[in-house]
Amino acid sequence: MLTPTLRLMIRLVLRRNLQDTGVIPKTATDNYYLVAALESHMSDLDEKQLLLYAQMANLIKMILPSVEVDLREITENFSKLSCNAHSICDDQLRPLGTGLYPVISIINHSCSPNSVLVFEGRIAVVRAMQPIHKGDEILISYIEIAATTETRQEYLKQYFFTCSCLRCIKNPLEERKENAILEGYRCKDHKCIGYLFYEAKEKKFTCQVCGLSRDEYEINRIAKEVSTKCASLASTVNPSEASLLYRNLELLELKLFHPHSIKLLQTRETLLKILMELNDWRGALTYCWLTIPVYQTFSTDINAHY
Ligand SMILES: C[S@@+](CC[C@H](N)C(=O)[O-])C[C@H]1O[C@@H](n2cnc3c(N)ncnc32)[C@H](O)[C@@H]1O
Repeated sequence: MLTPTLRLMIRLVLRRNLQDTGVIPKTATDNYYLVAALESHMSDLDEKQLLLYAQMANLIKMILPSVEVDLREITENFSKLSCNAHSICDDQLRPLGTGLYPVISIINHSCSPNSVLVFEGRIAVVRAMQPIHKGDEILISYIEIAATTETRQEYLKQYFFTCSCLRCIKNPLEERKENAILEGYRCKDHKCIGYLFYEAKEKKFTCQVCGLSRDEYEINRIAKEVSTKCASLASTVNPSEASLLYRNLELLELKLFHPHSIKLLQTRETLLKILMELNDWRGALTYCWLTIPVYQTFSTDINAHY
C-alpha cells in the first residue's frame, strides 16, 4: 500500500506533467506549492533521509513508467513536502492522509502557539486559541507540545530549524520546573498542583509550592506498580477490557505523577480513543476535558498556572 506522502507526490508529479504538456493550465499557486521553505535544506539532509527520498523517487519512476520523472527534483520535493505538508485527521483524530495547503505552509512554528490547525473534512482551519493582537504573528505547533524542550527540539529536527520561542529559551530554573511538571511527580497533598524537585541528600521529592515532601522509597514503589500494569496492557485487544485496565492504570498514575504529566496525559488520550471506539461519547468527552488543562499550560505563560 502506498503511503499518503507517496500518493501526494504521485499526484503532484502527474499534475506537473499534465501542466508541462499543456493538458491542464498552470495556476497562480503552483510555484508556491513546493517552494515554501527548504530551498537551502538539501545540504542539511542526513544521508539516511536522502537515501530514503531517493528510493521513494525511484519507486515513483517505476509506478509511472510513461511519465518523464526528474529523480533529483522528486528527491528535493519529498524533502520540501516533509517540511510543508500536514497530516489530515478526522474528527476522531484518526489520520486520513497528507495534505499540502499553500496558505497554511507559510505559518511558522512555536512551542507555545497562539493558534491551532484543525481539519473539518479536508478543509484546513486555523483557529485562534487566545486573543491575537493586530500585527502579532500567527503561530501553530508542528509537533506535540506536551513534551520537554529536549524532546521538542528532537522532533523539530525534521523541519531543519532550532526553535527559539520563549518556551525553548527559558532559564535553567524554569526548565527544571517545566520538566518537573511534564515528567515529575505529584504533591503529597492532592489538592495542590505544585511541582516536586528531588533533594538527593534527603532522598525525597519536595513540592516547590507547599513544601510537603514524598520519600523516594514510596515513589519507587508506585512507579514499579505502574510499570507492571503497563506491561500487562500490551496483550489487551478487547476495547471493553482495555477501558477497564486503562482506568485502573489512570488511578494508579494519579497517585504518582503530576496531574499535568505526559504519562497521565497519554493514558487519558488512550482512554479517550478507546471510549470513542466503544461509542461511549459521554465518557470520551470527560476525558477530552481532562486533557485540556495540560495544553492550556503550555500554550500560555507557565508561570500563570503554578
Ligand atoms: C511550513 S514552513 C513555514 C513557512 C516558512 N517560514 C516560509 O517562509 O515559507 C516550515 C519551515 O519554516 C521555518 N520555520 C518555521 N517555524 C520556525 C521557527 N519558529 N523558527 C525558525 N524557522 C522556522 C523552517 O525552515 C521550517 O522548515
